[in-house]
Amino acid sequence: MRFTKMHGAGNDFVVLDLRGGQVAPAPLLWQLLGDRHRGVGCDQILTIEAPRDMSAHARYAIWNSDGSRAGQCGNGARCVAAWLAREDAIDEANFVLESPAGLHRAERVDTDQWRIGMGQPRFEPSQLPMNGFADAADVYALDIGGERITFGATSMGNPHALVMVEDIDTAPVSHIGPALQASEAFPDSVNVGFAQVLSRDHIRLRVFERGAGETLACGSGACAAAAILMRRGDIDRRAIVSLPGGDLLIEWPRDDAGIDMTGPATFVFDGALDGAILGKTHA
Ligand SMILES: N[C@@H](CCC[C@H](N)C(=O)O)C(=O)O
Repeated sequence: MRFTKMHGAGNDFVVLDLRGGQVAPAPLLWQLLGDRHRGVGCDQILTIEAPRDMSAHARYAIWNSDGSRAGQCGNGARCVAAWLAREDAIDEANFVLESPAGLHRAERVDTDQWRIGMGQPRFEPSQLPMNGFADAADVYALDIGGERITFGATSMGNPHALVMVEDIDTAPVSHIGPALQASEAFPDSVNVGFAQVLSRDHIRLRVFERGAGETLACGSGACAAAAILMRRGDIDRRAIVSLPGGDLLIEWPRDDAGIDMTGPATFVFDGALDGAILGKTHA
């Protein structure tokens, strides 16, 4: 089975083309591919599948390295766009991708830079889902292990919480990230972002991802963080989000518009899985 290793600002992926129907999706296979010692190693596996909506060129599904399924992946969307542009005869002027979260316009803005229409953020707590809060708010609070944690929250097709910090380098990512994920408030767990505002058009962000731990970048997390801060009026509607693995440009002209995310998509190598290993993943 052939695969492509890619990354988007350091968030790394194994891309698999399942359009031939030769490999059945199997959580054991995703775990093996994600394993950095026994497999290829990645944060997420992206499977390319036939579209259900015929206006899309292809559909992609997202699997975290722990085998869990996700509803969106911003960095992955750019890598899927670049992969399809390399493999297929794409009409780049009219290039639409389908994800579990819906349809996404994909546009190449430079050799390895892609802009993706990420859709509208959803702030209603039921959309994440997030229990215990009826209405959308700018700030929520939870008591976790005797500690009061305040955060913003939104869905980009997958759930995100955002904690504001003074200094991103000392943010309690590995402590508060898992604590919020384990809270009963998030029945489907949550991706937890930590943001430091540097100026009205520049923030720093680290994300403790659901199913993958802290990653070098999270595209949907960057959209979520920017949307939460833009909606509060804390930053401008066009802002750079600096993640440990690189920068993303996030643009959200108004509350009822979709978010555009621009950033890199990088090919690392192509490979093939050993047949014997593949057999073990269907045990
Ligand atoms: N790294 C991704 C998000 C991947 C899915 C996430 N861990 C989840 O479970 O929702 C991105 O770039 O958006």
